[in-house]
Amino acid sequence: MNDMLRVHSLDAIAPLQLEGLGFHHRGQALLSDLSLHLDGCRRTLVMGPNGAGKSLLMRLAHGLLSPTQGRVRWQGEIPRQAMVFQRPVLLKRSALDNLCYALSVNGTPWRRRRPLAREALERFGLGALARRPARVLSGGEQQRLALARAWLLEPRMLFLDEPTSALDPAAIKAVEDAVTDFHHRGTRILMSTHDLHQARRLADEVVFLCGGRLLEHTPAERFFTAPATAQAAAFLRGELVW
Ligand SMILES: Nc1ncnc2c1ncn2[C@@H]1O[C@H](COP(=O)(O)OP(=O)(O)OP(=O)(O)O)[C@@H](O)[C@H]1O
Repeated sequence: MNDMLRVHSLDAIAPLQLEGLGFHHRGQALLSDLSLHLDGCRRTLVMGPNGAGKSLLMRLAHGLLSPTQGRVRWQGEIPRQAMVFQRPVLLKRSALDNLCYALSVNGTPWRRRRPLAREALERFGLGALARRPARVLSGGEQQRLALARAWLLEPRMLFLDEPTSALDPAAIKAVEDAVTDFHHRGTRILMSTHDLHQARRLADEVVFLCGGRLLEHTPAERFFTAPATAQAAAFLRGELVW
């Protein structure tokens, strides 16, 4: 089967258990006593007002930050992971070379790097931009390149931190389509967004944070129709919450 179309076996992405996570900075609790269990290959959307702790949660879960309390525990073998940020971090080289570099880091033999990288560029609609310096690509193009790089790494767990916040509708759709492709390939998704419509389109379940605390972890339909907390209800009505 074509490598790029390979679907992961749907078994055995180790559950991720966040146990009483806290993140304190200069005496201030930015995230407190957060426990969360993620399993299967669901799409979990993280929502909440500005400063609620969504990015912190993602960075702690992905291991980019260490919690000051509690722990992040994989219940089994730690899966391949990737993270896509609001502002992609790209190397000062061409789009193609950014992808080839990612493949070199993960040990792909050099003969296979270019064909795989080209295929990923095509898949994400960037075939014509292969030689262009990655850092001069538009915001939407850069985000697609970041997704193409994540795609090549074949993560079983993908973290996306507000990946569409600065994009136009067509670019947003491209990112959402990519998220759906990851999902169909058998990747578990944890993604933060401010966009309620986007969350309705993508979420299997919602994690709602407010003031550094997890207030809800709920199937998406229930969250949007009958949120359990007053803060989530107010957030859904578009009111200021903190
Ligand atoms: N590494 C860090 N060190 C100290 N403080 C931090 C760190 N990361 C985030 N913070 C602070 O923690 C709080 C939560 O930040 P975070 O970025 O997680 O919020 P958010 O929910 O993603 O917000 P937004 O919706 O505005 O992106 C903020 O007050 C932020 O300034």
